[in-house]
Amino acid sequence: MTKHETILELHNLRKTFTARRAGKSYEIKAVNDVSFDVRRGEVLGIVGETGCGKTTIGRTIIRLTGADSGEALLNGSDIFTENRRRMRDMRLKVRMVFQDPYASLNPRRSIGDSVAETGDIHGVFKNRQERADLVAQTLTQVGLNPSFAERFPHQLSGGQRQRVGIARALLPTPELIIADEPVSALDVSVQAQVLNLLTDLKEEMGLTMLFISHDLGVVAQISDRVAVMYMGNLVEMADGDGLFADPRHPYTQLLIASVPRLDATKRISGGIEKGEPPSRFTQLQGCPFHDRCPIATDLCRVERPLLRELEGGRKVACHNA
Ligand SMILES: Nc1ncnc2c1ncn2[C@@H]1O[C@H](COP(=O)(O)OP(=O)(O)OP(=O)(O)O)[C@@H](O)[C@H]1O
Repeated sequence: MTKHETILELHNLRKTFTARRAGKSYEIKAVNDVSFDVRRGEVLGIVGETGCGKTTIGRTIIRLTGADSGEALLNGSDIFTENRRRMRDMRLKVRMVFQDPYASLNPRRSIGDSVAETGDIHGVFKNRQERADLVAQTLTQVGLNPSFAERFPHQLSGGQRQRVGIARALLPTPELIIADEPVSALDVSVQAQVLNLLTDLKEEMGLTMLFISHDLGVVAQISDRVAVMYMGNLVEMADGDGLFADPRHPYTQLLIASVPRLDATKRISGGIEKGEPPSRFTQLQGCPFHDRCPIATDLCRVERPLLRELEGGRKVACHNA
């Protein structure tokens, strides 16, 4: 068996926020002891309902948000303890594509300047000609005519702006792209085009991507492996095909059951109450999913199940799976 080359290893990441409600302080465990790895050339999808901690994971990896504890090893070096010079280096290697390309583009900067921005900051262009050539090449890679370099964000459609958002992440070539809900703000037909573009880029450039989305249908289209999050916890991880054909965690089964077009063959017997996740202000004991789970036992109400490995590299955090 070939050993996969790992680009990023996340170990025991924790992040707690303090929030106030009705005059009281509460701790919200946004990310609760999450570990996974990202392999070179793959798209790892992270999926889960809103508030489950997906964005916080992405933001801690690029140090927009500080982690409470844990390690994030990029090619073996811990991002969380890097000095400023090494951090600059990391910012070249790990790049972000955001949900709202309009908000992340400066309205007064031309598209060409926006695409070249990271390269400019890090002084990677030898001269103006090389800069112009690389901007033109990158715009072509994302399916835009090089003449778009002269335009401004307000002259572009939503789909074109997200193509620019992707171009910004591609120049200079990154090792890892973190795409946080990159198609959620787009119309469905445009979503498909942008997903196809990301898939093509992955094939052509061997891109490695952490793809964050609340939409399992979207994650299913693009991901090689999928990590399922629930209330700050990683509850299941498997290759995409295996996960959708045979979901093991009752929460994954619920998610798949709520996407009718996916061909899910396995359903939990007796049905599952869709319901809502408990309030993040409630301190839960045991499995975070136990009060929505039809197969919960007394053990699930008192002991949080740890992620354990089953056959075929699948991991699941459930006492009964
Ligand atoms: N800066 C913050 N201060 C307080 N609480 C926060 C902060 N950022 C996130 N949270 C809380 O942490 C939890 C996880 O949020 P996060 O944005 O990571 O979830 P998500 O799965 O990405 O959801 P969404 O898709 O809605 O962004 C939520 O309960 C959120 O309210």
